[in-house]
Amino acid sequence: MNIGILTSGGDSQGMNSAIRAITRTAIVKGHKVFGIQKGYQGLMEGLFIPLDLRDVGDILHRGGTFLQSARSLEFKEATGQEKALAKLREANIDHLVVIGGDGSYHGALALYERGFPTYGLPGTIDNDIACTDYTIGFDTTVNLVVGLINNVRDTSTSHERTSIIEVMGRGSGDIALHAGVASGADVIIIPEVEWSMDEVCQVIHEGFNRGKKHGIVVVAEGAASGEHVAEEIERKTGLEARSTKLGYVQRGGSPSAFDRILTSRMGDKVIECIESGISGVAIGIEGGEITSHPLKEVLSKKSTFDVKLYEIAKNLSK
Ligand SMILES: Nc1ncnc2c1ncn2[C@@H]1O[C@H](COP(=O)(O)OP(=O)(O)O)[C@@H](O)[C@H]1O
Ligand SMILES: O=P(O)(O)OC[C@H]1O[C@](O)(COP(=O)(O)O)[C@@H](O)[C@@H]1O
Repeated sequence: MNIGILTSGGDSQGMNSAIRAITRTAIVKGHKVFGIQKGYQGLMEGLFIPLDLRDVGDILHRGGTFLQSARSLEFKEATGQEKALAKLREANIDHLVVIGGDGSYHGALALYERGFPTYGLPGTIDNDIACTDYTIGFDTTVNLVVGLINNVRDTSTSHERTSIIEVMGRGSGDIALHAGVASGADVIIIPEVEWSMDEVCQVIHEGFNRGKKHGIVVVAEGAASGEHVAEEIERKTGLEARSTKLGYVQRGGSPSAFDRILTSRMGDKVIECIESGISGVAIGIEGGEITSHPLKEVLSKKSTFDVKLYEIAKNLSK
């Protein structure tokens, strides 16, 4: 079979590892592989390169995606999708694996509904895709964020300040929640849970009163701006507060061992699906098992939020 691979949407650490896993597993099993550059934009333009075993060497440990990514408005339209299908047929590609977030999954579903066999791998740092406990890059990002919060904590303690760290995640609070728990944050502000500035200030104030030498607040970008939270803490408590927006430093860098192993397993699974004629599916990891579910089902569900972990975070911040 001739298998195309593309990476789309926001890149995430582990995408290269996923491309390597799919390519090598496919070739070992007798298939041909084509890398599609620049996501759906490149698909519409026919930016295809044949991939051999050595072409995916030396990328396992690199962040980003060597196929590059893009966000394309044109592909959202029927004309863009027809253009893409014509390019796939012209190149004799008969299966397409898309590594990306929910937007990319919508694109894969659109092609599938037009009769082309597509498959999704959950490539996003946000961990906001249903039917998978973890998305590709999430673990690496959480580890990176924890390291950066450790650094902020040092200087925060020296000055007896409150530090507000704003992290990515779009509408999801998972990066903030997991990094917040792992770095011992006093407050975690996420879109999934109602919060108030008064409550945040009270927790910070009580912390200093109990003898804490710093305050750490982790804010998900989808819940509030870190800058605004810092201003409000200073205004309402009179305590010094500083905000740090981590931005893109949290989306790059070498993938963690977890993300490398996850993508190696997902690459194996997607080839298994292709060989067994199961298409229109997204690969996930649930309870440690690598699974597949129809793209339509995955897109119709919300990813689950770990309420228990949020409660644990609250208890441990005392
Ligand atoms: N509803 C849709 N139908 C078809 N293609 C879509 C749809 N939504 C997004 N896409 C395509 O997927 C690309 C990536 O989606 P985006 O939401 O930007 O990132 P992510 O996949 O990380 O969520 C978009 O630029 C667009 O080309
Ligand atoms: O790279 P851009 O276009 O600035 O997008 C930033 C967004 O991309 C992400 O890093 C990943 O989001 P997606 O997976 O939905 O693309 C978000 O956390 C962030 O809000």
